[in-house]
Amino acid sequence: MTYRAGWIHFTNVAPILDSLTLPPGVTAITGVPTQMNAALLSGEVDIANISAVEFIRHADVLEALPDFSVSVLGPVYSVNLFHTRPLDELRRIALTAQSAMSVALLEVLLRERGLSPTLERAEGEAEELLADGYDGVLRIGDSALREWYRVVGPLTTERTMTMLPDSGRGVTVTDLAEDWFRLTGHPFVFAVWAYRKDRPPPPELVQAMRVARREGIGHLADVAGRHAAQLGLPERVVQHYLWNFRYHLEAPDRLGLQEFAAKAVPDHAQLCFGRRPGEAG
Ligand SMILES: C=C(O[C@@H]1C=C(C(=O)O)C=C[C@H]1O)C(=O)O
Repeated sequence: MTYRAGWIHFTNVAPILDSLTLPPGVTAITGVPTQMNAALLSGEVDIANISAVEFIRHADVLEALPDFSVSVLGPVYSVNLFHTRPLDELRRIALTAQSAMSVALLEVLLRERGLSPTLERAEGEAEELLADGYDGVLRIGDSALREWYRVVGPLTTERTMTMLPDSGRGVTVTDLAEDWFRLTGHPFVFAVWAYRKDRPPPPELVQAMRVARREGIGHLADVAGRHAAQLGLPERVVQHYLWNFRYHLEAPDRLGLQEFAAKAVPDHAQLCFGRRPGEAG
């Protein structure tokens, strides 16, 4: 019987997916986070890298691979609130329908500040929506990375990624993962590789993913070079963007995920992770 995978195809998973050879009998589709969340929950696919909040919400039917994540400690560069007035003066924020995780994170961060602006779904470029009457726009993924760089760039010989300002062109960019780090001191887990408890992945697939990740992380400059051209961004930007991710769901990431679950989904069930390789059980 075929085993079906669903991959979010953003550049941040390129170090895992670019070199992945699917074992015989495994097929894959791709899409944006909300599409993969829905595909996994409906049973259209058996495993997917999904918004971590959906894993928390559906921990009764889902389990996560124990050693795969898309996490960061500090800024992520691609989950951004673009805004034209200070955060505590925002009245109307445009959300993207592509994302579940960043919307849940934004809600937590606004609640922690005692803020309650109107949140509406609207697609399009951040700067266009800001010109259209929104005073805040939440964007994720490759286009958010590109827009961030357009606002705060360019890099120069003296100015590296961490030295870039947080505003430009009349727009301020609040990086939600950095805001989370300031609030909690924890990493933020955007995605986990979740599967339906009744459809665990064949071991050959998980092994192939580990091999592909080792290959990708070991050749990050090549991965960055390929994707920089597609994204229309300098290679340095993409390389820094990629090496900044934590792909192994380690103890600090799990702590961050638990902290987020407590704040965002207070009545969540206990999170269920598969066994690490070599772990008894
Ligand atoms: C950091 C990102 O992570 C992604 C963001 C997600 C979301 O917002 O729901 C889901 C999966 C992640 O891979 C990004 O794409 O910018």
